[in-house]
This record gives sequence, C-alpha cells and structure tokens, in this order.
Amino acid sequence: MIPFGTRLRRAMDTRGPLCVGIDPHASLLRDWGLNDDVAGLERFTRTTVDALADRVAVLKPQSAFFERFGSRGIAVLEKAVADARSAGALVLMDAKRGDIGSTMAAYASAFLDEGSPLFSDAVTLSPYLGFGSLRPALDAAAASGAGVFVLALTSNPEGAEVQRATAADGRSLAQLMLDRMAAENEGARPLGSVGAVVGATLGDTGADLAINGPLLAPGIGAQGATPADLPKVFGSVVGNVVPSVSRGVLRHGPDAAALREAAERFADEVRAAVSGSRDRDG
Ligand SMILES: O=c1ccn([C@@H]2O[C@H](COP(=O)(O)O)[C@@H](O)[C@H]2O)c(=O)[nH]1
Repeated sequence: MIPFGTRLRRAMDTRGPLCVGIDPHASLLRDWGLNDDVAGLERFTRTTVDALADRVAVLKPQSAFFERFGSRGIAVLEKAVADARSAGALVLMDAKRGDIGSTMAAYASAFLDEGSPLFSDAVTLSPYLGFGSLRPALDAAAASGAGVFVLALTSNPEGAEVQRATAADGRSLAQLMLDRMAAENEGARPLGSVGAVVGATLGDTGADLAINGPLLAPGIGAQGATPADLPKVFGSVVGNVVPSVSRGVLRHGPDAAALREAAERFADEVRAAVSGSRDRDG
C-alpha cells in the first residue's frame, strides 16, 4: 500500500499540482442549461469528471452540493468518486468533518475505510474540536493509505477570529494545529499524508507552514486569489502546494474542451508562479 503523500507527490510531478473542485452550485447548473435537480447534478458531475479526471492531479467534490439532494445526490457522488479514481485522479472529498472522537470514528469509516462506497484518497477535516479528536481519522487514513487535509487558515475572512486567536502557550490556534500536523508527518518521505488547508487569499500568513505535508490552497478564481499569489502565501514550501480552483474552471462548462482549457490555463499560471519563485530564491 502506497501512502497518500507518496501518491500525491507522484501525481503532482506527472500531472502538475492543480486540484479542480466539483461544486455543482444551483447557479452553475442553470448556466450550463441544466435543471437544479438530481438529473442536472448527475450530468454536471459526469461532464466534469469525464473532462478532467484523466489529466488533473486531484478532483475535489464538495460534499455539500451532493448532500442537498439526499440519498440520490450521494449516489451521484459515489459514482463520481469511483469514476474519477479509475481515470487516474486522486479524489479529495471536501466534507470538513470534525466531531468528538467516537463520532469521528464513524466519519473515518465513511470516507477512509477502503470498503466504504465513499472511500476517497483523502478527506478534509476540521480540527476545532481539538486536534486529538481527529485521531480515529488519522489512524484510519494511515491504515488504508489515504490522507487528510486539516483546516488551518481558511480562505474566508471570518476564519481569522478563531484561527488567529492565541492559545495558552502564545501560539495562534492555527499554528498549534500546523505544529500537530508537522508532528504527524515527521520522517515521511517524500511527503507526509497529513495536509493542511491554507487559503490562497491570505497573503503572507506569518505562520510556519513547513509541515512536511501537502498544503491545499483554495480561494483561487472566484474568491479573488490568483496563482501569482502563491509564492507570497507559501514562501519556501510553495513546492508542496496543491492550488485549488472550483468555479474558476467550472464556469467554462459545459463544453468539455473549454473546461480542459480553463484547467490548463490555471495549471500553466501555477507552473509559472512556482518556477518563477524558485528562480528568484535560487
Ligand atoms: O478554506 C477553505 C476551505 C475550503 N474551501 C472550499 O473550496 C471550494 C472553493 O470554491 P471556489 O469556487 O473555487 O471558490 C469550495 O468547495 C469551498 O467550500 C474554501 O473555499 N476555503
């Protein structure tokens, strides 16, 4: 079993680091000429997976947009996960789960047990019930070769009031979480399987992001960040960044070629930003 961090590094090296989010907003369904119903959801999701799963490193379905259709929406999500994985993309389930440990074990079983219909290569988690409450998910991920991405500094402006608050020892809560992630990833090569979520919208965070794990950077496109912002946010660890775009790509659908071109444009901009910062830093 190859750990998620190793598989992700390989995918980033061969396909480029871009993650495209599958976020079937009602407004996007309408723009694509689809109804805001399960048939529209199914068509939107299938088109996106067919267009992109054979080329981008990571596809990130946003669970909320599927959950809103109940069990039939979840069935669409299950098929998307299976189809995307069999076309070679890593699937990051954006579910942002976090709960007391005993309930966390059930979430871990849903997303990180290989036998589960929603088994994904990785899942997003919220650590704000305490990093330790994530232990069942960390253990389940390690057992199945999957990964987790833990919220640290989110792309939305409201996140700061919690994440920048000062813990008892003087660190910010976000830094406390990042340090716990670094401890989980200690010694892992080439990359640990415990990633952090750090918004591309944030500018210089002042945080130590050297967690020896991947850094998911949402906020590019519709939220206003661009690939050119990445070096400022991530500095010397920009090579571990998985930049994530949802609406910025999806608004070009439903034409598959246009979706691919949009993803390719973002990928080119990311390459230029990352290699430019390497040239500058030597
Ligand atoms: O800090 C975070 C964490 C997660 N997200 C999610 O990423 C996408 C962003 O969509 P865009 O259309 O590219 O704005 C969405 O699913 C969010 O829930 C985030 O934006 N920020």
